[in-house]
Amino acid sequence: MESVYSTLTYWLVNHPNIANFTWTEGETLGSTVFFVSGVVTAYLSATFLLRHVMVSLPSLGPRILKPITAVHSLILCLLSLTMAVGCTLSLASSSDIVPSHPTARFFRAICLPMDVKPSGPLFFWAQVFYLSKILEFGDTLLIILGKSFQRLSFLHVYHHAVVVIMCFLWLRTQQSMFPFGLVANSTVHVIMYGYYFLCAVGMRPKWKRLVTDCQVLQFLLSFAFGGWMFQEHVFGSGCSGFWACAFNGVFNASLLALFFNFRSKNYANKTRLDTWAEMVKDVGKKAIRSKKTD
Ligand SMILES: CC(C)(COP(=O)(O)OP(=O)(O)OC[C@H]1O[C@@H](n2cnc3c(N)ncnc32)[C@H](O)[C@@H]1OP(=O)(O)O)[C@@H](O)C(=O)NCCC(=O)NCCSC(=O)CC(=O)O
Repeated sequence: MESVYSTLTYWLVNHPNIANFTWTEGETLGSTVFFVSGVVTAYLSATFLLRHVMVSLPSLGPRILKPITAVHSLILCLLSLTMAVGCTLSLASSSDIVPSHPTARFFRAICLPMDVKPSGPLFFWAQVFYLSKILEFGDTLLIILGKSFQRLSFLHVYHHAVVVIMCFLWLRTQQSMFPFGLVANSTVHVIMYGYYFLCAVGMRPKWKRLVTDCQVLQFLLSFAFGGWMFQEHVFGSGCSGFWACAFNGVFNASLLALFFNFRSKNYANKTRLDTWAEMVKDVGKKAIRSKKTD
């Protein structure tokens, strides 16, 4: 166990490329306002144009689309896992935190000191997370190519566009709360892309609602910890990137409202008991079927 921990810590925290990483505006990949505005504009224009072009074209059949979707979702699932573990280990091994302070490492995930420099493992993972959000544009492309236009919702396009701006601000303003946001969102995305992967390989899981509940939970937790950060910023020693945190808070609030709407439309008449009953029924049916074939 000890050797797994030290191997992971070397490759995800102490490797020279990670430990010596520095985010420099204009030098690091994607680090300019021009880049982020260009990427978001290109995403929105391409989505709008392709959506209209595809109406008159045939959809790519499931034979082509499903394997591509499966590979795309699997890559994002594994990348999310790597980012969640990498960022957690980076927090756990921050050498500048006094080890005797029990909550100090957790506190670092919520409030970064005012003079923090955008360098080291935490900022390395923020940069990977930022670039991964551009990779997530593939979700939209797959939806459009498959002509599943009902899934091209406002929630989907709004989330994919604004999340890139949010991540850029994390880096540019050395925003407090980003380590928490990164670990929470990557963990949720392990489950979400795991769900999408299973759907793409034809094994539609029964726990779709759990995925949505985890997404809602991450936003609720961000408000709870945001309150803590706010009081530390106002009454304590201050937290870096406070105004970007406010932007992040408004974005999270809008997503929370959209997710409550999604929840009420998708799971309206189903109680948790109904979902469990369906799962048990399904397992029963499978058992009977396999007995018959024996
Ligand atoms: C359970 C959810 C994750 C997804 O709900 P949906 O109603 O979209 O899910 P669904 O049951 O229709 O999904 C199954 C279908 O998605 C296809 N699919 C597979 N991989 C995919 C991918 N990477 N991107 C988009 N679609 C994909 C499958 O092949 C399958 O198609 P077929 O049906 O043909 O077999 C939900 O909680 C949710 O997030 N809904 C909002 C929609 C959305 O775009 N979410 C992601 C961005 S928001 C986000 O990510 C917030 C966050 O940060 O947490």
